[in-house]
Amino acid sequence: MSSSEKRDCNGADKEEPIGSASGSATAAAEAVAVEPAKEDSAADAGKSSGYSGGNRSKRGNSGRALCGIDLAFCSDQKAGMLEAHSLGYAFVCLPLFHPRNVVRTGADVGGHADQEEEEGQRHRQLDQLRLLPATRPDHLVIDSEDWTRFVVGKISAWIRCDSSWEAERLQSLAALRQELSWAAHIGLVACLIDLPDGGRVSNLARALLAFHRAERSAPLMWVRVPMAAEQVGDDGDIASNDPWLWWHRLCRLCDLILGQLGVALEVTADLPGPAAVQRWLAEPVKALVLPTSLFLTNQSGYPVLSKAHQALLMKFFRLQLQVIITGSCRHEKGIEYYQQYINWLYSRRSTDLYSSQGKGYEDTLQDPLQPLADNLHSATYQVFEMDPYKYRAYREAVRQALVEMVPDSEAESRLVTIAVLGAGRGPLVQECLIAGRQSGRRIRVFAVEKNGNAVNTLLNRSLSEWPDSVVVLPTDMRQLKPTDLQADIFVSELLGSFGDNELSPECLDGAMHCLAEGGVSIPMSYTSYLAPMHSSTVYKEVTRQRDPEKPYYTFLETPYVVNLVNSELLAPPQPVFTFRHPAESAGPDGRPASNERYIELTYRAERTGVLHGFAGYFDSRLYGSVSMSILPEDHSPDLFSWFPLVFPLHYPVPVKCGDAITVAMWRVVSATAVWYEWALLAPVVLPIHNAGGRSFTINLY
Ligand SMILES: C[S@@+](CC[C@H](N)C(=O)[O-])C[C@H]1O[C@@H](n2cnc3c(N)ncnc32)[C@H](O)[C@@H]1O
Repeated sequence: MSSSEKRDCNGADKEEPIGSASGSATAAAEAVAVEPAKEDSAADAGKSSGYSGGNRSKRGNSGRALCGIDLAFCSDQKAGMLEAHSLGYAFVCLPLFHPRNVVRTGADVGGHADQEEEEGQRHRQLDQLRLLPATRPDHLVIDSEDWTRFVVGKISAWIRCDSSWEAERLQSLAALRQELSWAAHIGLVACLIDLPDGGRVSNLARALLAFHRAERSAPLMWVRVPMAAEQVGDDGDIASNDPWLWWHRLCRLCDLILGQLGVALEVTADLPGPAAVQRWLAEPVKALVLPTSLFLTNQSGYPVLSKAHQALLMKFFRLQLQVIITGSCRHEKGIEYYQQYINWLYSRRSTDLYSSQGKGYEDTLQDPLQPLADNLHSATYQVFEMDPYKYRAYREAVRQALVEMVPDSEAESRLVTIAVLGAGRGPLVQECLIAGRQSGRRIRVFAVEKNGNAVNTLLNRSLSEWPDSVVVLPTDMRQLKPTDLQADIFVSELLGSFGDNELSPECLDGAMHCLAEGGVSIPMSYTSYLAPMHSSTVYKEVTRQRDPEKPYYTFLETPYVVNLVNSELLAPPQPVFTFRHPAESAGPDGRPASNERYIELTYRAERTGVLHGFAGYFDSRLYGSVSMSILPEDHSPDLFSWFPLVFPLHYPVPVKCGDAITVAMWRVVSATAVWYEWALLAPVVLPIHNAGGRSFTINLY
């Protein structure tokens, strides 16, 4: 059963990108792609590259673009904003408060003065400042709509909420409150704030929590973090000089307002190793900050990035983020060419069918459908009928089964009975008929379906398209009598993102008495897989599912279908439960003794990160050489019907590279429902999730 059609998203209220006039984040991201001036490759940035500049993205081009600019020194902010916009920048980053409000720090005041004297000086300075307006006069001429749509506010860089100097700490906290309050007052959507080096963030975290508690329309905080500090190794080891760790600490302390925090990741000249980059790809990176000093100059004099930086940007373009150009213009062609280059790069990112079908659903949570208990809608059928791989695979599987089952010599004399179990609106029926023709075998098809509305479509099609070759049986396959049919081949697609989670085993077992001796099932088998997953974004989305009407744990132990983008696996997936049809240890009625399962899996973390849950996948052997897989390393090309199924954890668990991660998983079956229970056993023990099916069950009726 497909999952990409499960469009009743829980996380539908996604943030709009700054600078997008309207429409979804995805639409805005699409809108930034502008045609390159020339089609050559920009791969070799130092030589004459394909990118030659000159393709300015128009202002008013849907008002949506990817790139903003940090206006650090700007005497007239309104004029600066208008000019940036006319040069194609979608938004600007402006300081919120006047530079004269900068409080001199201990180091500025003079390393030799004693502490008391320095504090006295700073107090006197601050007393004087209190008499002046805190904000700039040019703020008065920017109207509310422009603030909201085009401006990211910059919190003063001098603020050090966790300074060890008490006076500086107190003044910083007061100033931060004042600046945030001003940002909310003028209606900013987001503010940029520097994350202090070294990860001393407890007072900053507390101030942010207090502000968000008091302010109903608090802006989002884009926390500016360097991608790497010196000495961060490729193994991603947690060390005090690791900016990711500083960010992670802030997240833990601010757990209650996680949805308000995003990363503005400053790209450094020296890039960290792949593991450290991958770890950032699992964080909610809202913006990449690109200093102009990173740009090289191509032969035509235009700014370009090195190959390594281009490759990095391509990875991050998968996330719905924006780019901020910062620093003075270093290319005489003009500041607009940084933006044009970024847009040009963006237009060259590769997209496949899976990502284009999943657009708009990246990292949003969807409730898994229950096609056994619920009747699917026509639109739902329509979406999964568009999957090119799935139906081709089924057709080939049926063809191979027919050829193996009936020797050429019996092709004319033998009639093969195929039962399509859960026929929906009939696409698998159609594929069976084509497979029959392709194989040169004679077939008749029974289409079994319990959804009365889908049955209508089947009946119509059997009259108009399939006269004489298809019999429609409008019933639950578990209600079939042995006299209704004896099939040589069962064909079904009752699979969920975790293989058996749409109760294919229970449905097929219930119909086994209608499979003739020696008959085969397509699929023959399916296996679920689990992998430990780091995704701050998915965790943030899970916390947003909290429902005051339900127990506090419900949303934390419900599996969600997720198009995983902003995430990384901490170790490769391992097989969980396998089901075969017919079952190996079946009784005389064709049913196995039990469909309950239990397994304990141990992984070795291949990188340092945070464990937020487990990503579930499946693969299936349809018949012979034909299979389907949604495993990341083995994904069937263009198979877009299923997104992974995420099993969250009650708490995020920090994991170090090399740690053992052990999870226990149960599949439990009662008279009325099936459910999963899971528990983390290492590196820490967490409670059994969904014990007794208290939060989530898959209903048998
Ligand atoms: C994922 S859909 C697949 C539909 C169709 N075979 C296709 O590939 O487009 C699963 C179908 O099985 C039907 N179904 C699920 N459980 C069933 C049962 N126990 N008996 C009959 N039909 C069932 C559902 O109503 C749904 O139409």
